[in-house]
Amino acid sequence: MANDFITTIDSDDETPNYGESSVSKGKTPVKNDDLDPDFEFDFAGGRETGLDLWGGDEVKGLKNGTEPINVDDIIERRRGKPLESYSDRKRKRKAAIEEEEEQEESDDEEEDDDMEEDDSQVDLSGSEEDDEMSVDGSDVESGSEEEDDEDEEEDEEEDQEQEEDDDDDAEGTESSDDDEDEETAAELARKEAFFSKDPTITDDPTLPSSFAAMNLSRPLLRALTSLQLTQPTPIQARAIPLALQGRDILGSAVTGSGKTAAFMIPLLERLCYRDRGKGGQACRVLILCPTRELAVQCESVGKALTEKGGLDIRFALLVGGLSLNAQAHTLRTLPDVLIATPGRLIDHLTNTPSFTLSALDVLVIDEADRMLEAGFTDELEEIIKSCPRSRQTMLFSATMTDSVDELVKLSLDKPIRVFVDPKRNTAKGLIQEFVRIKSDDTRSPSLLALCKRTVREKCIIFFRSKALAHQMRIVFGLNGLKAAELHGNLTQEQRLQALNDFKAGTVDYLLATDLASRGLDIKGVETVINYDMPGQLAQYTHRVGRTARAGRKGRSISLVGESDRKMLKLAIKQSESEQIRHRIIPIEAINSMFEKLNEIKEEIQDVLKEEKEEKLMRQADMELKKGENMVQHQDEIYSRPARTWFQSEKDKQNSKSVSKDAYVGSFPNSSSKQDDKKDKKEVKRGKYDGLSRKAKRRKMAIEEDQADQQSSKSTSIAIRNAKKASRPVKITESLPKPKSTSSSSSKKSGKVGGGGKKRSAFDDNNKSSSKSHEGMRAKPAKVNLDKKGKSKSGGKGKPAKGKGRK
Ligand SMILES: Nc1ncnc2c1ncn2[C@@H]1O[C@H](COP(=O)(O)OP(=O)(O)OP(=O)(O)O)[C@@H](O)[C@H]1O
Repeated sequence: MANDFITTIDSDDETPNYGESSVSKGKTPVKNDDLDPDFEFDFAGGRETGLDLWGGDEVKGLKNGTEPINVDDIIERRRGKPLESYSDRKRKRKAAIEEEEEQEESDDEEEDDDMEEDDSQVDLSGSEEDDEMSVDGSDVESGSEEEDDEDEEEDEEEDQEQEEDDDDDAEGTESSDDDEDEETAAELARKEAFFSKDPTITDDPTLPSSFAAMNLSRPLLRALTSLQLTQPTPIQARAIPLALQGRDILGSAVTGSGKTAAFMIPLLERLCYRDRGKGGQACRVLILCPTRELAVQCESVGKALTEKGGLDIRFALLVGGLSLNAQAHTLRTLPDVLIATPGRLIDHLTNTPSFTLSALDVLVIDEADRMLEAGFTDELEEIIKSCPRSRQTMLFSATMTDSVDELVKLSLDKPIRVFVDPKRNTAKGLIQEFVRIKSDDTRSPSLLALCKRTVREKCIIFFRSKALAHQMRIVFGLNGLKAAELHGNLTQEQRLQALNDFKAGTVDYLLATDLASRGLDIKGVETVINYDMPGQLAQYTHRVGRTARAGRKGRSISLVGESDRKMLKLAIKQSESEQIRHRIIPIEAINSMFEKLNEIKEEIQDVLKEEKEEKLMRQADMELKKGENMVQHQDEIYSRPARTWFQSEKDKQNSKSVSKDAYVGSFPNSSSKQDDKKDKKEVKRGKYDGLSRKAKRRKMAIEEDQADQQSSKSTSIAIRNAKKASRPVKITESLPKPKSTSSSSSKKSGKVGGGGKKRSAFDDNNKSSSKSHEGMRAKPAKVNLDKKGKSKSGGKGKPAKGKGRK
């Protein structure tokens, strides 16, 4: 079977390590910058911004000296020729045609002058033409494919009419699910009571038609004009005036409708009037994003506006994968705006001396529903507790589910619900095509056939698992299609590089997991392909929302198997009928790809093997280098205090699965696969189950001590190994095997002398600071979500009173 080479997708989930800094209490995280003081992912000052949000600058600053392994290199080595992107091929073809035309012109000129010479010219031009054909044989092929493509499109239109039955079938079931999505009258009444009335709707129906009408300051207006943002989008027209009044907002509008600027503009405006006197400098704004990429993008939007307006506002990016030390250093300078992922922010709140959120004026949580899905509930609670009660809070997302109810109650004070066109979930310019997949074996051949014949460039393809995305990249490479991958198994450098390559058109396809489904704004994405349908409708909405942004047109193509039928119905149900198409891939094209895949089956395995070997070799080098660093910089490493975390690793895992279950449960449409998984999870017994609280605490303390001892042992072993490694090796002696020193040894690096248990130098600080901020914090209304996303804590479903920022 052609699909044999694809690893069975056991772990469907992309579970990116959002809490990158998830460090168990008393342990030091394993990070390169802890071991190598020279290792820096330092953006500071090196990044320019503008409208080009994913410009090369993002990546330039990210070199850590080691080139990541690139499977394209392996494929190129094996094939003996480089992979070219579609746009490169197009460029070449155009250049060749131009050259040919020029040649013809010069031939014509010379024709009149010398008839004898002319004969030789004809020969010459003939041979040149042949050369072009032979050098770029693939171009000629793709040219004909392009024609195929057009024919195919026509065929498909005909096919579409014939196959209307299928669509009808799906639509026929629409009404059956109606009730699931309807809010009950009681729920509506409850929400009504909780939210303040939106004055932009009731009191003054005329919304500002321009930014100038919003009374924004001149520099900001200048910035907007120079970024060609002349007219506010609906969400901006409604949210900005309210945000400028300091109101708490729960904002939702379709993907690509400018929500980032909707919160960024008012907060920059607010910062224009901040106190700049002595002692006035402070971190005043915090924007929380679920992924690092989104945080980088958000920072770029803020910086672009700031720079174009000549505003004196400083930003700090606090995300995992970048240097903790550089971020701590920036925090000491009290930047005005912090853009962070929750994990890294908590790490700094816990471990960076004197860093607090006590002067915060505005808190923004972008993709609020995703935050709960990613298991950040406890982190969010902790962060909200650290913010002053007097702050303004804004939550934004294209998909607001009931799962955000608790977060709303916890963080918003007399909020206004600004939902633009809540009935519409996908952009107007989006055409959604669905391809029926009869058996899973034909999924990969269908995808390849689509990409070879129809979708040649500017396409994001979503997969459920990282392994699948990676393997498909190899398949693409071996088929001459240039692709980059984006998922949580890559280093931050690789992730940004992939985005950059895709944006620059160096690669035609971005093979991604749901890590890339939220918020990313990449201009020019023409097509989004769903290799498989995601588990939740919200995920689908965000995935397809990577195209047809800001009023542009775009297309999504989803491969729908039997198991995806339910999601198909929901997707159709939430869209207008004119947006829906049924696409058919000719069976011959699928069969031909099926055979091709069978032919390269072994080669795929070889590439994977080669990649694995290369990885192992690099790892060995890295271990050696780390060990050497341990020896060389041991004084400095040991003098650093251990980093701490507000939860144990176990607690963190628990809360992650609770929030995930709650999130999944909040969708009536969660796929059965997810339900099965959830059920399986619930059956598992935790190691502390059945213990009394006292016994549990004792057991945890013993485990912590054991881990510390183990860690200390590993440190000594690491040093010993590194010393050994640095000795000259006898020719007959094999190199000492690098043992797994890094993970365990570096965890211990904060403990002096590896002796008894040492508390972090900041433990006391944290305690005292947490006390001193008590008065400013929201009361920790414990978020304890059950499977349906309802709170188990008291006051269930009660309006804001007593639960908000009191
Ligand atoms: N007023 C405006 N006029 C024209 N273009 C705009 C305007 N505001 C924002 N945009 C553009 O719209 C695009 C999408 O914006 P943004 O990323 O903020 O969307 P979003 O609503 O946050 O999407 P998502 O839900 O996917 O996160 C950006 O490229 C941005 O430059």
